[in-house]
Amino acid sequence: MNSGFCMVSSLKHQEVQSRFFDPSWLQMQPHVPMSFVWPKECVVDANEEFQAPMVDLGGFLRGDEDATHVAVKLIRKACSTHGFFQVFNHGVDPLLIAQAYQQMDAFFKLPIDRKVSIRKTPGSVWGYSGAHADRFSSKLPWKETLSFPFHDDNNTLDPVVSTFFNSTLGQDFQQAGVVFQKYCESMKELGMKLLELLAISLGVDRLHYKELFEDGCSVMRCNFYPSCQEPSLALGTGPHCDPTSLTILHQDQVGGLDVFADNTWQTVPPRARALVVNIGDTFTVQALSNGRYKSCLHRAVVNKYKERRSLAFFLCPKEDKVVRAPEDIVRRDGTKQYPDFTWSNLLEFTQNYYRADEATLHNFTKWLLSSKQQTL
Ligand SMILES: C=C1C[C@]23C[C@H]1CC[C@H]2[C@]1(C)CCC[C@@](C)(C(=O)O)[C@H]1[C@@H]3C(=O)O
Ligand SMILES: O=C(O)CCC(=O)C(=O)O
Ligand SMILES: [Fe+2]
Repeated sequence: MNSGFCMVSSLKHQEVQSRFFDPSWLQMQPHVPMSFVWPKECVVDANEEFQAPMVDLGGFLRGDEDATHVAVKLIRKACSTHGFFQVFNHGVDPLLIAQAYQQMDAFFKLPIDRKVSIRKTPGSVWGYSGAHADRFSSKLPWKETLSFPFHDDNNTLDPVVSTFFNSTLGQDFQQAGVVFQKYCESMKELGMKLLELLAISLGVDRLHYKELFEDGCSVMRCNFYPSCQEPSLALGTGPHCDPTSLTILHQDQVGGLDVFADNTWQTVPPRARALVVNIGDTFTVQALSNGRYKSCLHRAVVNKYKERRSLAFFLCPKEDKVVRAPEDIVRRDGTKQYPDFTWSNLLEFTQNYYRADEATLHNFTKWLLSSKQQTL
């Protein structure tokens, strides 16, 4: 990844500006460039607050059965209607969250050529991306992202996230590696507990999803949304359902996450102590639950005066394990909603053939059935 650095530093500043998303330059322009303008129906304002169910995880994490029952009921209801809820008393240290923000701020403040030096390579999810301008030419998101992999490993001396930071950004970001390693470990632990609650809520064995996810490689993404001179034209993240399994998101105090529920855009007010959880598009609970649980259409809007940040942890299953609804759920439902697939099939689809949106799952199913001659 480091090899890109020399190449980019030899680019003229103007070339960098035209080929990459350079917020400091873009923000000085009187208008947002056309490539950042989204269709009107995508940017229509949210006009109410989303009443995301607040799930207290404290009792469940301590093993209290009554509290677990209450949490399960709330989650079942949320996932059957829109697939979105918030958790508190989740066990993630607030100091760790604050440190993660500090470290991401330090990264996004770097000069553009240093960020671009660790940009994503084609087909890969890992690295820096400015507005995804390397992949798309219209409806560009007004954001910069830094994505890196997380999986459990036994290499305690050189764990995966620390290795990512050391090998891409070097000594200056050694501490970022330490902080994000811990952050991802906490997210994974919480994600596995949430999968237990989801399993109970679907009436399958509590540990049903454990095996599929234990060795999975998840995606950690830091989102930085610069302030935008024309926020009614642009979007930070366009309307989409996450193609992954379970997303655990922390948003800063600015606000900007909107959910499409009851046929209207609704805003999710920031709560410093809460984490926002949503079911990923099929993958997997939706697919594994045979379409019973909904993945939720959402987006991130931008702000005229304030920059905004969020930390998204996308829990993913093991790449080559087949994703399919539990037999007993299919039997009970009478039909199978989705063909068998692997996470690497869906990842390949979103990175090479299709930009994740509200119809990813539908189009992925069509693609899979035609390209791989699969049957349901
Ligand atoms: C597998 C992935 C594709 C995206 C990054 C990870 C997890 C979530 C996906 C994404 C964030 C959903 C919104 C649209 C997207 C294009 C984005 O705006 O970043 C998606 C990611 C991507 O393809 O890079
Ligand atoms: O930044 C946010 O609030 C949401 C981002 C998001 O939906 C995503 O990265 O998938
Ligand atoms: Fe999302």
